[in-house]
Amino acid sequence: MPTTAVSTPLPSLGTDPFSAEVLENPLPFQERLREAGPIVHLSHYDILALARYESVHATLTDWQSFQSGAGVGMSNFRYEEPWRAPSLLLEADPPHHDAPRAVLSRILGPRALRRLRDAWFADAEALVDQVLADTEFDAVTTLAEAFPLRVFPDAVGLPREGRENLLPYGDHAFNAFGPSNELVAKGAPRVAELSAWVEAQCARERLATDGFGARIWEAADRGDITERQAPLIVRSLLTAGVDTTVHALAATLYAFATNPEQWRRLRERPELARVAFDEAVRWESPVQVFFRTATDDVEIAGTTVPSGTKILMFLGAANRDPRRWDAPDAFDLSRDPSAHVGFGMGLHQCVGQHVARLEAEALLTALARRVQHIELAGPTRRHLNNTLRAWASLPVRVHRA
Ligand code: HEM
Ligand SMILES: CCOc1cccc(C(=O)O)c1
Repeated sequence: MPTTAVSTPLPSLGTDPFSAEVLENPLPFQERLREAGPIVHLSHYDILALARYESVHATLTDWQSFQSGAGVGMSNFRYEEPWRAPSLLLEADPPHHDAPRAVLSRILGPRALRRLRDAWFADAEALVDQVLADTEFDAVTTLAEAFPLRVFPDAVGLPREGRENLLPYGDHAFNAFGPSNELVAKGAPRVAELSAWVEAQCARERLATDGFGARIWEAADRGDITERQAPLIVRSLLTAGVDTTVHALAATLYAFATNPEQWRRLRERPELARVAFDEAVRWESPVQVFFRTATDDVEIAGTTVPSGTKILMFLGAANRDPRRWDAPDAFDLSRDPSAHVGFGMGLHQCVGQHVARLEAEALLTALARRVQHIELAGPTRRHLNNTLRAWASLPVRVHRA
């Protein structure tokens, strides 16, 4: 395991970025990290960290120098066994990455999603009408969790039973990208059972014939991917496709509940729903971090980094870098958030981003039509995760239009 001996002495911070204190409120640490330099040594784990937009963007878009094939978590697959078979997309580099990515890009692309639009908009209206029977409710459980869990498993083609396993499985998968800390230990007792359920859902006979899962198996029939790859690619949808959108929707609702003037803008111009979602993904960055591994001895910001070094990219810190964003801490629908790295950037940029945007557009459009005002109605509670920025509870009060 290479220590991160680098050519020139780097600024170093001793903070544990995966401590409960930092996970509860990462902003002060991220500010210190950006100010310390373009690349910083984190002595707690002996890894290198990038928090400025320029460094994160450069690393995300240079897949040759900064590989995903050794894992995109702290665990280095060059020396350690992965806890599960590596993802054929997230934890793969070209050429192995190419075919699985091409298959999912087509299945999850904007054109393929058009056939889901009307059904998701109708379902969002039905859910919102049901929730608005009350004027006070928890926006996490009733909306941010409920809506993705109503539409996404059906879109994949999952059977009805067992869907309650999706959130805890994804939560563990995202914890597992971090160090083996208390959050990972907390999830460990259920990993075998949850993994067995998820893997069983990836079998062709489990999947409805008209969902994303069936499309993946049809790609194997055509020889675009192999029969062995198909279930692992279905697993990617189940791992990455639920917790991410749940916490991104929660972040969006929190942003509007604490910025009433932005809610007024959305009500005046409901077509801003998609921009609002991307601005919320920039502002809160539900996926906060990912790692890369130096493919060979590589250079970052004038520093030579030895092959095999783990590099931690703080996507959330980059999305609030004042070197890149005016008033970065403001949730502001008038800005163009499209260059944010909340979905990553480059070769591995989120292949499910269009699915997430369609879910958000459906839910926000339904709410904007019916809710004149939304505000917090009590103490909020965070859900801590090594990778995800998440809310456990968002009590809100609404005034119907
Ligand atoms: C707001 C919701 C979401 C966020 C914030 C998010 C974030 C991300 C990020 C940051 C990456 C890049 C990882 C890297 O560079 O190593 C990524 C990749 C990926 N995402 Fe998403 N994601 C979201 C929703 C989804 C959904 C709904 C799906 C599936 C339907 C999905 C499937 C994937 C997959 C399979 C990859 C790996 C792509 C590749 O390596 O080529 N994500 N996502
Ligand atoms: C949201 C980042 O994307 C992910 C996360 C976890 C697993 C996978 C996968 O491909 O299995 C993808």
